[in-house]
Amino acid sequence: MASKSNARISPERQRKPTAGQAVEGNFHKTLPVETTKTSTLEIVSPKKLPKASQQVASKQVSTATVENGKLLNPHKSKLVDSLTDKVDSSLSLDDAKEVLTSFGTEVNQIGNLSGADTEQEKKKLEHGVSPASAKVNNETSSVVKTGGNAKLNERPNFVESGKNSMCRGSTSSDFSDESTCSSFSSGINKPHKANDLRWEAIQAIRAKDGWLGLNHFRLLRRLGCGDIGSVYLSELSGTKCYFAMKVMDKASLASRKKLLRAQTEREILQCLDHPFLPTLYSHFETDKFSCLVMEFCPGGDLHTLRQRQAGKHFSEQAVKFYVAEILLALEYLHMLGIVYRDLKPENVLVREDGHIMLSDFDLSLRCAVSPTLVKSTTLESEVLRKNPVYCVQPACIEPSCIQPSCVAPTTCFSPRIFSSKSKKDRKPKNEMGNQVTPLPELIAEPTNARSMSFVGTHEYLAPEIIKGEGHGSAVDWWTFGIFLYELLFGKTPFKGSGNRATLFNVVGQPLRFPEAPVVSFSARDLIRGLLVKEPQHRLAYKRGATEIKQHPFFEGVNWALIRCASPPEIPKPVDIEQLCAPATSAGSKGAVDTSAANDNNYLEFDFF
Ligand SMILES: Nc1ncnc2c1ncn2[C@@H]1O[C@H](COP(=O)(O)OP(=O)(O)OP(=O)(O)O)[C@@H](O)[C@H]1O
Repeated sequence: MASKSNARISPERQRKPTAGQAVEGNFHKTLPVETTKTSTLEIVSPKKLPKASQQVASKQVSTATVENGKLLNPHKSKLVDSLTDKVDSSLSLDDAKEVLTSFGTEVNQIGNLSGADTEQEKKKLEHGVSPASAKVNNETSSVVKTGGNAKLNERPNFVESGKNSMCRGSTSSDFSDESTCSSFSSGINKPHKANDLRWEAIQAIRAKDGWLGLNHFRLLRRLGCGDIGSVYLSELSGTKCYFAMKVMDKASLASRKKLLRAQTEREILQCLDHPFLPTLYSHFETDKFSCLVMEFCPGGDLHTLRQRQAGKHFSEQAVKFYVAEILLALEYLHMLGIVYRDLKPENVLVREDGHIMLSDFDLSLRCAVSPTLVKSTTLESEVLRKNPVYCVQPACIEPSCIQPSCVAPTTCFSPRIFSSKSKKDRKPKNEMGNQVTPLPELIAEPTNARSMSFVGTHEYLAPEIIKGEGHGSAVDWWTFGIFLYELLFGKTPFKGSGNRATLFNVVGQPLRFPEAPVVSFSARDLIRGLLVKEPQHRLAYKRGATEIKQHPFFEGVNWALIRCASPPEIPKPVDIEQLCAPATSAGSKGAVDTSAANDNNYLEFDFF
């Protein structure tokens, strides 16, 4: 197995191997693979649990469990086969129980629903959806064909993704025609992807063959594997268009009660159209597998990138860039009623152009949200009239307007430059906000969402999750604070000697900053605002991302044009051919994990 210098993490954190990371002792081991007799494609078999975990998992759980660095609560693991049923041995039941009881939580009541609660009500609690929508979801999954064995060269037995219970606004990838929120010409439904060559290549195949399936792809190498599937670098055959394809074994998902988690991830991906979130190009099913075709990020993840920095932390300017992009991604998710819940550097992938992509939605919580306009455009017009501003938001949406700004890419992170007035003529901050233009404030913060699930990664868990108090969107602002801290200081603030100590620290220890590296007052102030233990007093609790955007740490950030800003680091171009050559002769593999090197140049999938 190829070993790289960038792997060195604490076992407690239990980071998983990701693109660009070596698979070494401190990581979760790569899931055991099972090679089918007829195939050269490696497919992940159900994760083998460490012995201790198996014992834990086999108990009749009446307390919270913590697995894979992710905490689970009892009713979730018993009743909701959804977001959180990850299992490993990172924290024993006793650990969790002790932590919880010591903070005054009746362990047996955590996440406990009364006996009268119906299954549907419990699902509603978990997902924030009505029983009716849950039904739609079930129907969606039942659409999947699981007919007889497909033979070589026959049209595979698959269906592309069908109805989507979450569709709103601009939604859906290029899925089946029956989808209520899809279009054959899917770029139309995802306006930001309209000029994407990969869409066009996919559409060309569809037009030619009438369908798109696994047979159209070459699986080149495995990029990594998570709890519900393996991700492969894939080429749409003969097009030189590359994708990351997540392949999930349906039987394995079913036996491990992870079907709903996979469905959650798929449905969320179908709804996304945002520069810092993944594009789902297609979803299809074979008899055995469920496949998601997504954008490929060749730059590895932020955790790996941080290891390569001097002192293992980013400069403040770089941090500002990354967290600003994450903030916009979280804001968009909250507007869709999605609480992300799993922010950590490992889940932030770096695109070819150095911008980021937040990945991994299987632990997300979906809930209803009703956007509220708290500051109308009337005020905006009034301010604009008195204080003319060039390049107001709507005009900037036009490529012609964006283009010149992109030529000077630092624009987004320099002090305001668009205002025509001199500094002394400007309105005070509290009147103008911290924007280039005083944007209307639209708040769609799912603050009232309530989940009792124990999900997350120890060092990133919000106190309300640990205490089992029920949580909503404010957990994302807590994790945002931990994330900011880690990128700046190279470590998380509450890490203890073990997982149990970490949980105690999160709930009971005050926030402290190390003396080095030196970090600005505004950065520390922002972290202080985010890492407030009571969610109601946490920054962004009431008005979401808007509150954070206005913090002085982001002074000068032009939120509308961040995607045009120069990233702190652009990944070296990845030579796909070299990347997929046998490990022995390939030399450097750029940011992509070489551990899955295969003797073949690519993995055939003609067995489907
Ligand atoms: N779009 C992508 N581009 C490049 N690499 C990717 C992409 N998506 C995933 N990966 C790699 O594949 C690995 C597995 O991803 P996946 O989302 O299945 O699981 P995960 O992030 O480890 O978490 P989980 O177990 O919660 O699903 C990631 O760690 C990442 O390195």
